Amino acid sequence: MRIDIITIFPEYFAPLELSLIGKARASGLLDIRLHDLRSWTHDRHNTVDDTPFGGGPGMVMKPEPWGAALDDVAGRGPDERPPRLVLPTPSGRPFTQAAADRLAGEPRLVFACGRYEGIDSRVAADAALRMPVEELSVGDYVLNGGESAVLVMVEAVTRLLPGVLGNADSAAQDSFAPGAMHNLVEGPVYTKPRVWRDQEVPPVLLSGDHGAVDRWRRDEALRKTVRTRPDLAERLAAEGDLDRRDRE
Ligand SMILES: Nc1ccc2ncsc2c1
Repeated sequence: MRIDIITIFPEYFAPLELSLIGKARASGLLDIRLHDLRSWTHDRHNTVDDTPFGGGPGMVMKPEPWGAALDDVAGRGPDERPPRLVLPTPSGRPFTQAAADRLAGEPRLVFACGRYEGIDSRVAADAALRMPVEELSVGDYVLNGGESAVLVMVEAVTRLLPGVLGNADSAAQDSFAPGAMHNLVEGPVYTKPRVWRDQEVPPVLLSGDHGAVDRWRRDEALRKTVRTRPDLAERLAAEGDLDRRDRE
């Protein structure tokens, strides 16, 4: 997979050189390219924003630099598929595990990091003439820009690519993972020592009975989900995956 990220803060993405994503990039499994939006400005101050038409607070990102950047970055050969453009924005559809799974199947993604009050809306409309465009939100809270959201989305997507996680099975056991963990959050986890500050590891985990361990883990995941995510518990109940016993 190739990922292009356009931003006025390329240094924000230094964490993508670390750990499993860094290793995947070094091995050639993953091609992540950073682009400074100001490279597509031509005035002395490398201006990327201006006041909003209609008045109001803050500044809006100008369309010209974005249009030129996307022409270059998202450009493609005549027989190449266009990349999918992802616009991180609080007004977008929720970014969920299902969205991560779907984006992980794309050969190319381009992320456009907005700042200030956002990017001039004509940029997305113009890009949609040449490529699929989707607006995604990582949650209902205030951020200063899209960079943190893109870090979240890139990690959630790229960890699903074959070969990126050391143990392919672990993704399947993650909270929200499709299949057994759909609409479930993970329960408690333990490692050595068996007793720590008078707290013992649940004996079933030491039993060697894998069936009992699997049942215990699912029960604990259900209990945690009911306790911390009643919204997911409702979905589980609606799907018939949650009986009354689990709600206690
Ligand atoms: N403030 C805010 C909230 C969510 C979100 N998702 C992508 S950019 C963004 C910005």
